[in-house]
Amino acid sequence: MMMGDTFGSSFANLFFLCATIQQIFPNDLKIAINEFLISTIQQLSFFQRFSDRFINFFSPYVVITFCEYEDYRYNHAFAAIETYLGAKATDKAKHLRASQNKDSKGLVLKRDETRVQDEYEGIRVWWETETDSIGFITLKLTFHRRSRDIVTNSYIKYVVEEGKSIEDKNKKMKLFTNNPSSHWGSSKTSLWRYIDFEHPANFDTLALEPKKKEEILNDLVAFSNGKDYYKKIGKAWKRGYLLYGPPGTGKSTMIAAMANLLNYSIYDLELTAIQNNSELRKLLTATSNKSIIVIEDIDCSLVLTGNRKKKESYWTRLRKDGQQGEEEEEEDKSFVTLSGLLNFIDGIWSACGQERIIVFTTNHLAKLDPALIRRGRMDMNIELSYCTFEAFKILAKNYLDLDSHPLFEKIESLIKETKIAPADVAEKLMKKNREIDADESLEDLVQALERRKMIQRDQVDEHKDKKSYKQLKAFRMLF
Ligand SMILES: Nc1ncnc2c1ncn2[C@@H]1O[C@H](COP(=O)(O)OP(=O)(O)OP(=O)(O)O)[C@@H](O)[C@H]1O
Repeated sequence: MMMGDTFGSSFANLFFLCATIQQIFPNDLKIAINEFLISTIQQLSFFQRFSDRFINFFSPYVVITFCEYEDYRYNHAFAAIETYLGAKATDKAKHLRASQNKDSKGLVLKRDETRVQDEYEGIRVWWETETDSIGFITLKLTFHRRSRDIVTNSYIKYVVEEGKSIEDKNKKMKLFTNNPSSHWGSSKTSLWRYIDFEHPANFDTLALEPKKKEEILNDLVAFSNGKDYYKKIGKAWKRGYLLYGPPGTGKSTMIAAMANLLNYSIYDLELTAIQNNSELRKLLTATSNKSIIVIEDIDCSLVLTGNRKKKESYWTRLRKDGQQGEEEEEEDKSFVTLSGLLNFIDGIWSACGQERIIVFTTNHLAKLDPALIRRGRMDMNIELSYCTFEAFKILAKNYLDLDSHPLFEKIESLIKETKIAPADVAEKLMKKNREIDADESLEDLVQALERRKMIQRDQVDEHKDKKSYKQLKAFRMLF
């Protein structure tokens, strides 16, 4: 957004005075005086307001702002500039943040200050970072109007390109989690916080029937290569997967494998940390391209089962009719509803972004609102079920490096008759360490399967007994 010569920032005061100082003092002294003036003037808010108006008129400085979001769309120039300022301008910044990544030997230095000065082809510019009351960030670029051509024609382009190339070089997947909306107002708290995503899961180690695995893999790859296709058919470039199955069957592991396959970041959306649909919308539009948005255990995530108006009772409708409008608005805003979520999946918000995958997980498919699992809404419903022999063989290969073993036959027949999650099988095989050998791990698994088989048989018998007792009781009541 170009603001031209209208210039409302506190920087205006500084630059006006600086213009004179530039001519007189040597470099280091000039910078020190500049910084002193910035902090002094910013503290004098009355003076600042007054002088801003006055100097707006005469100021020789121009400000360009780059907002994190423009019309609810993520501004990709913003990300590139932030990267440039964070990494490239560290040689000019005085406050730096140091960290070390797991795989890197050296320290990573990042700028840790809200103002930074930069130079380009002999001109000097200033960047300032501002965070508004709801956590959105704006970057302000200030420069003398005589540098206008260089800044607008080549400096900004240079910064964005540099930023993008740094991003490409450092591209690391990230795992985002949303900050509670009650914290969004405080300074420096943005909507999402993140850590680097480092998870070893991949489709090779995922214990799943090969045919199903291949189908999912092909679907993901086709999606990620589908830019032109989605454009041609006029649909938003997004795909929805519903992963369902009992605990420990690999739903989270599959999401990690998807992220690793496509090199996408993960946004773990915690619905209990937000209050209403409008906050949900802000969060979703703040996600970046090439990302997987995950809502785990959607059945327990909030008021997601049908708060839609057509399902309201007669008495609720009657009460609302008597309180025209207001209450209806109030209710929509008061919590995250299924319709709020569906709006995003189907509607205009989804078209704001590109290349996004949405994954819902649940342990209880039957508890979900049919509207959510209807075909066309989720592109693929994937069942992750108890361990099959095929899946076991993948785990045995991963954990024990075994392709075959005399106990495999026994395990095959036990697995067919028993319900055991891959997580429980993995746990038995993991026991192997340098001292315990593979035979012992497999024996352990056989015993666990036999115990389960007995327990599950007893449960079936008990269920049958209850059923026949009920039938007998009903029969007696008839006669
Ligand atoms: N299909 C699988 N393939 C490989 N490993 C698996 C599989 N399922 C489970 N595991 C192992 O079990 C652990 C737990 O699995 P995971 O968290 O993915 O299950 P989940 O279905 O997401 O469980 P929940 O429903 O409780 O969240 C994983 O860390 C992984 O080691």
